[in-house]
Formats: sequence, C-alpha cells, structure tokens
Amino acid sequence: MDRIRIVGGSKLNGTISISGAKNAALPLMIAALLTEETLILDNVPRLADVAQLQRILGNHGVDIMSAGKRPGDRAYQGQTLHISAADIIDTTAPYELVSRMRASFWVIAPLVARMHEAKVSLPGGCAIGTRPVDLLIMALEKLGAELTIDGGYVVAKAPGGLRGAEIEFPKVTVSGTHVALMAATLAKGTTIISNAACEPEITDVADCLNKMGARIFGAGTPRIVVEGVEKLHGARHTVLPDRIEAGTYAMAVAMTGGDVQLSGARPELLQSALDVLTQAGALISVNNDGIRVARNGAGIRPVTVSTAPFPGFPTDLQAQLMALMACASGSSQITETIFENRFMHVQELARFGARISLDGETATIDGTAKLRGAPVMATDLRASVSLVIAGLAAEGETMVNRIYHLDRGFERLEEKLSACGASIERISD
Ligand SMILES: CC(=O)N[C@H]1[C@@H](OP(=O)(O)OP(=O)(O)OC[C@H]2O[C@@H](n3ccc(=O)[nH]c3=O)[C@H](O)[C@@H]2O)O[C@H](CO)[C@@H](O)[C@@H]1O
Ligand SMILES: C=C(OP(=O)(O)O)C(=O)O
Repeated sequence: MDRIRIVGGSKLNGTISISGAKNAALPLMIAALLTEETLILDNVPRLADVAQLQRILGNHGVDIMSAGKRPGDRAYQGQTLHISAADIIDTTAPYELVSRMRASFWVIAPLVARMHEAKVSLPGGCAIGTRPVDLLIMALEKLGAELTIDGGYVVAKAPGGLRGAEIEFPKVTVSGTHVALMAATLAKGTTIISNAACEPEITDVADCLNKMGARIFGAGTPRIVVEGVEKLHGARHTVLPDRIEAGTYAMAVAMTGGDVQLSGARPELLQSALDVLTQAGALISVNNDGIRVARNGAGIRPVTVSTAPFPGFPTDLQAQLMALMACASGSSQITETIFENRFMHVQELARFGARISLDGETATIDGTAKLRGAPVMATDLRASVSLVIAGLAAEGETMVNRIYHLDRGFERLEEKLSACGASIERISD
C-alpha cells in the first residue's frame, strides 16, 4: 500500500495548478446517463473516484473515451471524457462497485428518470457520519417513483415516468439536490426544489444540464425550478476548478509560510475560506490567473469558525484548518455542523504534538509553536490531507499511511507540493 514521506520545515514557493473539481466531475459524469447522445467533459481530474465511476458507468453499458494524455497548454490540464450512454444495458449498480464511493449512488436519479427503473446498492464513501439517503429517497418518491429497500439495494420503479413535484428539503443536502435536479429534468411538468443546496458544484451541473437541453432556473439559489423536457441531447462542458483543492493548498502555504500562486483557482468559490485565512494572518490577493497566498514572518492567528453550507465555511476544509490552527499563537475553536463524525483527524494530529480537545461538535485547539513529525494514518480524504499539511510544517519526518483516501480526491499532490519546494515523496511498497 502506498505511503507518503514528508520531511517538514520547508516553505512553499511557486505555482500550483488547480485541477477540476471532484465533486462536480462525478455528478457531471452521472448526468451523461440522461441522454443517448455523447456528453463531452473537459478538465476532468485524474482521480481514483473518477476511475471508479468510469467502472460503474461501464457496467451500465456506457462507453467512455478518454483523451488528453498529451500535455495541455497548462500544467495538470485535466482529461477530456467522451461519455456515451446510447444503450443502457443494465440498470443495476452493484454493491462491489458502489460501496466504495458516496456519489455513485446518485446514478439512481438518471436511471429512474430515463429507464423508469433502477436498482442501486446503498452507498459507501468517507466514514464521516451515518450519511443516510432518506432525503434522496423522499425526493424521488415526490417525483412519483416507488422505492423499496431490499437486501442492501434501493429499488426504484416509475413505470409511467416521473412527474414534476414540489420538493422541500428539511435540511440542505448536496446529494439530495443533485438527485432531485437530475431526475426532474426528464419528469413531466414542473418541479420546484426548495431549500436547495447552493454549492458551486450544483450550479456547474445545472449549467451542463441546460446545455443538454434541460430547463433549469435558479441553480445556485435555495429555490430551483425545473421544467421537465422529453429528451436531453449531447453537449460539451468544462468542469469548474476544485475549490477544496485550492483551499487546501492555501492552508498549506499559510502553515509553512512562503508565497504560492494557485493558478486557475476562482476566489468567489471559496471566499469564506479566504476570509478565515486572512484573519489567520495569511496574505491573500486575487489576480488574473487565480489566487496568490503568502505568509512571510507574521505568526498564525487563532480563529473561531463553524462549518456551514455554501457560502459558509466548507466542512471539506475543516480538517485542514484544524491542522493550521495547531500552530496558531493562541486558542481556536472549530465547530462542525454538517457531519456528526468528522473529527477523526484529531487523534492523528495529536501525534504531531497538536493540543486539541473535543466537546460535542466543537474542537478547541491550543496552538503550539512547533509540531514534530510522526507516523500517522489517514482515516478519510480531507483528514488525510490535514496530516500532510501538519507534516509539511512539522520538524523531522512524517509518514502518512493509507493514502488511498488521498488519491480519491487530490490529483498528483506530492508532485504539486514538491514543485513548490516541499520534501515529499510517495513510497510504493
Ligand atoms: C461527492 C460530494 O459531492 N460530496 C460532498 C457532498 O456530500 P453529500 O452530498 O453526501 O452531503 P449532503 O450535503 O447530502 O449531506 C449534508 C448533511 O445532510 C445529511 N443527509 C443527507 C442526505 C440524506 O438523505 N439525509 C441526510 O440526513 C447528511 O448526513 C449530512 O449531515 O456534500 C458534503 C457537504 O458539503 C461534502 O462534505 C462532500 O464532499
Ligand atoms: C466527503 C467527501 O467525499 P464523499 O462525499 O465522496 O465521501 C469529500 O469530498 O470530502
């Protein structure tokens, strides 16, 4: 199993190109199931989750052609996928494929909308909470599907097709909004989604669906209106840049000190995180190419932050911020409001000498001047990268084990960081 070895203490200086967003690429690939014509996606990141979803779509009979092995006009330019779901030969998504990744469950929406049936295993994904799918089921039921759970599978049937409906989510859910949106595009009549998630990845998917002939209004706001159409057609779409990857590298620079240009990052996608970094003492500036992050000389200041749905501070940056606050000059508080079990990095950060105590959903971090490198084990995707950030700043050697979590969501992380002066390498046993 691969590991990452880091010798900490170097400042980061240079340029990091931001890849396409995992959390947009996955639903965009799934949206290809809605049409028999080809959907072309540019800037798709090369990630384990993308490869796994290719296998899942392949199992439904989808043909995927990948172009883009040649170097593009900028470093780390993503691949271009030509996805053709002309013939869906199987409407079952089996446990062996779906259990590894949360987003793969979302195939249920286009399958039931277009094929009027689907049988999809309950999902897996990062172990950061119970992560139920009751609201996704509620949304599909409102649209007229009949759903049962049998042997770990959700079986959905809509013999006469889906019908437009009013769907009001009792809490903001990204997965629920993706599923409702995709399913409603092919429903008869109008669907109104209230308390919808406003995450940029939802807007990106809605933009792509509209290019495919859908009629979606209000994506990016809490009220989305979808006028169903009979058919969708092919289109070409570029995956938006990964705001979580950009925020992660910004926190790494704030932690180690230095000066890094995040090329291709879009500040409006992570304003709350940039505000927190500024409070913490990082210098953030926006330019034509993206975002520049620096910290030279000044110490790291403590902050008080709660995670929240977009445009609030993202839960997917909570672990990385906690690593940064481990070296702040004072006491910080971070409250996790989205997932009930997303503090599994706390005990691993303690191995570096971080002083963190937990009280319910709030972590109090008493900053320390120096962390020391240690062997650590990543437990989920963003937790893993928080350990990398701590290792970059810590004195001495850090070995991050179980990095397959990292490979789900960070494209060529060790290459990007070593190009900025970090001493970091992958060890393949
Ligand atoms: C692949 C992808 O895009 N993953 C992201 C997505 O996850 P995901 O889409 O799973 O997250 P949701 O927004 O759906 O979950 C938010 C909250 O709603 C709860 N909930 C959700 C669905 C449901 O049926 N019932 C229910 O109670 C969840 O347990 C959680 O407490 O959004 C999260 C919140 O921004 C991010 O951390 C994940 O990186
Ligand atoms: C939690 C994440 O992914 P998933 O929803 O696929 O588990 C994530 O991207 O941080």
